[in-house]
Amino acid sequence: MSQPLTLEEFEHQGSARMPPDVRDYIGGGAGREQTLAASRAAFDRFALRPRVLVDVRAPDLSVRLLGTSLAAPIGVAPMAFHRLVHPDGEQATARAAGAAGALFVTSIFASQSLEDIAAAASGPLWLQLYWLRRREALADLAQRAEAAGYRALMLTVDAARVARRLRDVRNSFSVPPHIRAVNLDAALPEIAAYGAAGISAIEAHSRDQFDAAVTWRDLEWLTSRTRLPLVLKGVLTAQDALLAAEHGAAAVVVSNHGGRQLDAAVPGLIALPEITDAVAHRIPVLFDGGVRCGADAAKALALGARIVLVGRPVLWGLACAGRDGAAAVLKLLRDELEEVMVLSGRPKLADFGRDAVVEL
Ligand SMILES: Cc1cc2nc3c(=O)[nH]c(=O)nc-3n(C[C@H](O)[C@H](O)[C@H](O)COP(=O)(O)O)c2cc1C
Ligand SMILES: CCCCCCC(=O)C(=O)O
Repeated sequence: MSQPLTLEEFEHQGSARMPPDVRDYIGGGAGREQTLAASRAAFDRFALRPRVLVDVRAPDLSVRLLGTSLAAPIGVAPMAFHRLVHPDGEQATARAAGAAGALFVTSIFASQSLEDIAAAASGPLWLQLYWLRRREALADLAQRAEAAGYRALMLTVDAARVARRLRDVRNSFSVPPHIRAVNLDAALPEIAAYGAAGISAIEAHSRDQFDAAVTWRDLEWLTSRTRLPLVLKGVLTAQDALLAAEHGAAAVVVSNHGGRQLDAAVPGLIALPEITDAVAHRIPVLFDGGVRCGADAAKALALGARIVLVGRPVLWGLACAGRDGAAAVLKLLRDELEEVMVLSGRPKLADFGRDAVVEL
């Protein structure tokens, strides 16, 4: 097979290596997948505005985020169970992120221990959490993350439970018993225990184990149990971004969970300007959802994102060639963004303000 030259080519090659139910779990979205499609289409609503006759010999992609330096404004979004697509799992992906100078966010549903991932990683790590009914498990994970050198916690707030994802329902999707959420082994039943014909085991597990009663008031409980900054992922309105800042969040991630949670939710790129207008002067705003090339990343940066996170493409790369495949995906995205900077006469990330895009 030829070396993929676009993230879409990584999708074709990586997906072809997956069992059909895993391909559907990764590629799919919630409900009618309207948000999944609309979030990609939103990038086509904006075009870049290039400047000319600018010295672009030394484009600078480096950025600081919550006290950490990144070589590029790119991170790997938290995703459960990397071992579904490659036996080297999260360790391989974390190595790939380190090689690219990108942030790596470990999912609470990682298939390797957060300590083993940290031992393999060469770049900055954050740990993502869902609010479980057994909340003491969160305090325990926060302590372990601190001890292992993680630099922030990312609480995902768009998932009171996992959405009804029709592909997973049709496939009776479950996680194979040899792939486990090892960081939760002591706290929760295995996901495979919820497997049954005609249901998604991860949806069933989340209905049982996620805490649907959590509100803004509970955040204090979590922040009181850790010294790590708390980032909220899954914010789609200025109102909630303001509440996040008022409740001490160190950053927010504008995200609709890759179209996997509330179907018909607003595309992140459309929500981004109102949120950056409301809070970017107080806390950094991160973005994810549908970033598939350097120009997509540039559009999100222009609309106020400090960095972009990328999800599925990293798993496609991991499926293609383990660590090297995931690293190739991140390098491609970084190199495409650098080319956008050079050819649009904007050699610094600070050059990507609102004037760098026009809405069509
Ligand atoms: C297979 C898969 C697993 C995911 N698992 C998690 C998770 O454990 N926690 C979380 O906050 N988001 C999770 N997400 C959502 C991603 O963090 C991210 O919001 C989304 O994938 C971004 O969209 P993109 O895939 O188009 O880049 C998952 C996404 C995928 C595709
Ligand atoms: C009960 C397991 C839940 C894993 C959810 C991972 C996720 O967020 C996703 O989008 O899939």
